[in-house]
Parts: sequence; C-alpha cells; structure tokens
Amino acid sequence: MATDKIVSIADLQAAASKILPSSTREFFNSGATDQVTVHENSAAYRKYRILPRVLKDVSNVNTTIPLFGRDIAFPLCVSPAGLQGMAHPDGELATSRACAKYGINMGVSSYANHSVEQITTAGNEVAPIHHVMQLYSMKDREKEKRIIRRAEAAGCKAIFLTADSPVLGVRYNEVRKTFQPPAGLAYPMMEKTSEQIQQQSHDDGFKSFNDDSHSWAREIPWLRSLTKMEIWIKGILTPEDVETAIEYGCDGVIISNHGGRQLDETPATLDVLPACAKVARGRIRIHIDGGIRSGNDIFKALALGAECCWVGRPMLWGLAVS
Ligand SMILES: Cc1cc2nc3c(=O)[nH]c(=O)nc-3n(C[C@H](O)[C@H](O)[C@H](O)COP(=O)(O)O)c2cc1C
Ligand SMILES: CCCCC(=O)C(=O)O
Repeated sequence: MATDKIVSIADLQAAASKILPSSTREFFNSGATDQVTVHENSAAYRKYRILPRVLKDVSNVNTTIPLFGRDIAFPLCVSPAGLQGMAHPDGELATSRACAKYGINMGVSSYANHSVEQITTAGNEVAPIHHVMQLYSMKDREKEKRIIRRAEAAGCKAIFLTADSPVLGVRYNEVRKTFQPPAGLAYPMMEKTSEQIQQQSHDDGFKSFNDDSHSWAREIPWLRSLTKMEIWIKGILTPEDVETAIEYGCDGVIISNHGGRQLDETPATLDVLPACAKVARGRIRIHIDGGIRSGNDIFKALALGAECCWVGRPMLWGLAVS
C-alpha cells in the first residue's frame, strides 16, 4: 500500500513520531511540566485570521530579507537545537546542508553532536550559508571563550546567548525515564566525549556546565570584549528585557520561551510579540520562535512585528524521516 505524501508539518511530525524511539520522540516533542506553553505557542497562531486584499499582481513575489549582511531566501531560519544525532547520524551536518540548499541560516547549539567547524563546512559545500553560535553562560569561562573563538574562526556571524536556561526546565518525561543521550554521541563544542557524557545524568551534566549566577552586567560586556560577532539574546518575553538588551548594546533579540521546554506557563511568544516589537522597532533586531508551523504562521508573526521566524522541532522531525 502506497504511503501518503507528507504535505504539512503536522504530517512530518506524525511520520517522525512513528519512526523515533519513544524516549527520543518525547525528548524532542515535550515541553516542561504540564506542557501549557508548548501547546499555547502554536495555538496562539490560530487566534488570528488573514484578511486578503484581492486583484493584486502576485506573479513575482519577493520573500527575501537581509540577515547578517546577505539576503536569505525567505524569513525563516533554523533554531539551535542540541542532540540532532538522535534524529539522524548526520545530525547538524544534514541540517546545515538543507539550510544552505534552501538559502536560509542556521543556529548551532552548544550541545551539537558535530563541531561548529564541521557544520559550517558542510553547509558551505552546498551553497553560501551563515551560521550563528548558540551559547549558554557557562561556569567554565575559559571553555566558553574557546567556543566563541572557534565559532568566530569558523565564520559564525552572531552569538545567540540563551538567557532562559540558568537551569534545565523540569520535563516530566525526562525525569520519569531518567533521560540519557544515547551512547556514541559527543558534544564537541562542550569538549565532552560520548564516554564522558554517559558518566553523569543529562540533568547533572547541564547543571555542571551552566552558570546560574549569570547577569546582564556580567555577560554582555564580557562577550563584547571577546568577539566582533553580533550579540543576540535568545529567550526574551518582555518589553522590559528588550529595553535592557538595547541598553546593553545587543544587536538582536529572539522572542522565545525555548519551545515551552524551560519555564512552563510563560505566554506564547506570539502573544508577547506586539508589545516587544513596539519597544524594539528600529533600535534592535527582533526575531521570534516557538510553535511556527506554516507559511501562514510566518505571515502572522511578521504582521505582528517580527522581522524573521525560527523553527526547532520541524527541523528535527525532518531529519528523522530523511
Ligand atoms: C530537542 C530540542 C533541543 C533544543 N536545544 C536547544 C539548545 O541547545 N539551545 C537553545 O538555545 N535552544 C534549544 N532548543 C530550543 C530551540 O532553539 C527553539 O527555541 C525551540 O525549539 C522553538 O520552538 P519550536 O520547536 O516549537 O519551533 C531546543 C529545542 C528542542 C526541541
Ligand atoms: C542537549 C541539551 C539541549 C538542552 C536544551 O536546550 C533543550 O533540551 O531544550
């Protein structure tokens, strides 16, 4: 019997969910605690309807936008997500190639299973592509410096400092089954071999890396002193924090709640976007992620003030079925 074609992100999620082992599926798909935010991120898009004007010439539309000094094909990029080796052996290398093929940019997670050098090379072998390096504030500042230097040397255009993760979110599925990355996967940017990763729990590993005493005053001037890459803050949900990012001279913000994986019951990113965009307008770049699953969703985010959208899970589902 012929299988149906995958035509939507919902189809892709269903196809990936059939293939992936349950622990991987839950790690990818779940959010924190009661998963209120993970659901509301997508549901927020359903509250808006699109009112079209008709008899417009649409024979030649231009969806490009400038980002990091070059046009991307359309206003969508791929969010940094760790452990892509769980979806496909090529992991982040395949993601980089796909982004390059379609003319969009990619975030590289600190918890990538391939190095930033390998990831940037893989994409650029297909077509010119820009990457950004996602960073957490780390206890080991020397290691953090090495990640920054390697990312800059590999051609990354920006640091995305993830600000919503001083500790790992409480994900019941990960706690219930004591989630552990599968053997054989390393974190080359964190300088951890597969064997070292297996020696502690996922949660303990995160605790041992991430600095929960992080602060604006400590991180931003320090990063500025180390790199010429742009500095963006990922994980902002309030106009007040957009204002603070502007005060600290950051280049951009990603309105994000980490796909509902960190603090549950934070609002859907689309719901806080208009107030954040009002503060940002013209003073700092403003992008969004969380629950974006269609061209209509991208249109709505742009209409409500975002310059560009990013997606996490759809890329993981795509990797799983490829
Ligand atoms: C499996 C998984 C791993 C992730 N790892 C990271 C990470 O290492 N660093 C980070 O800043 N965000 C990480 N994220 C969050 C994404 O960057 C992004 O904010 C989120 O996935 C967007 O929501 P969406 O999945 O609904 O598109 C991860 C998300 C998923 C699903
Ligand atoms: C592999 C660690 C990724 C951590 C993270 O940011 C997440 O799971 O959302």
